[in-house]
Amino acid sequence: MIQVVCGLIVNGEGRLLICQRPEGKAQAGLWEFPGGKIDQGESAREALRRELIEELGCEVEVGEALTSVRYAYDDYSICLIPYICRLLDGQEPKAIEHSNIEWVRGDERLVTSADYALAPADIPILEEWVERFGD
Ligand SMILES: Nc1nc2c([nH]c(=O)n2[C@@H]2O[C@H](COP(=O)(O)OP(=O)(O)OP(=O)(O)O)[C@@H](O)[C@H]2O)c(=O)[nH]1
Repeated sequence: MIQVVCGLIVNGEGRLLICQRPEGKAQAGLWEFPGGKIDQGESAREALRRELIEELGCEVEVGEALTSVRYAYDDYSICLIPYICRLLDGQEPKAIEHSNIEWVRGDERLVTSADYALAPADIPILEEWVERFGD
């Protein structure tokens, strides 16, 4: 079971950042919450701060954890651990490792959106977000 962290980064207007996985990676073309695998000896929160600097070039404050999701892809399984994050002042995410990044409304329409097909493991996380914070 691969441990993966992801960040639900919220901007001042309450929008969520979603990122499109690039060609050549697993689940290419699907949208996800930015993050990645936890390295040995790292805490989940440390891993998330590191991944967000690598992928988006920005610093965040890592806040509350949402419910982790276990998901079995064809050839491996992940445990995806989500955290709500806030950008530190002056930080602007850049698509360093993704093919696109977008600020979107975190609502029920996003769950089934044809424009932003989400990685399947992310759907329960978005559902929890919508239930608790959705507008
Ligand atoms: N980062 C991230 N990965 C996710 C999400 N949902 C999801 O199923 N995954 C899966 O988790 C796995 C690990 O993610 P990753 O490829 O971003 O990890 P990484 O940056 O450490 O990758 P690397 O091994 O290429 O360095 C992938 O199979 C990816 O498809 C998500 O919301 N965020």
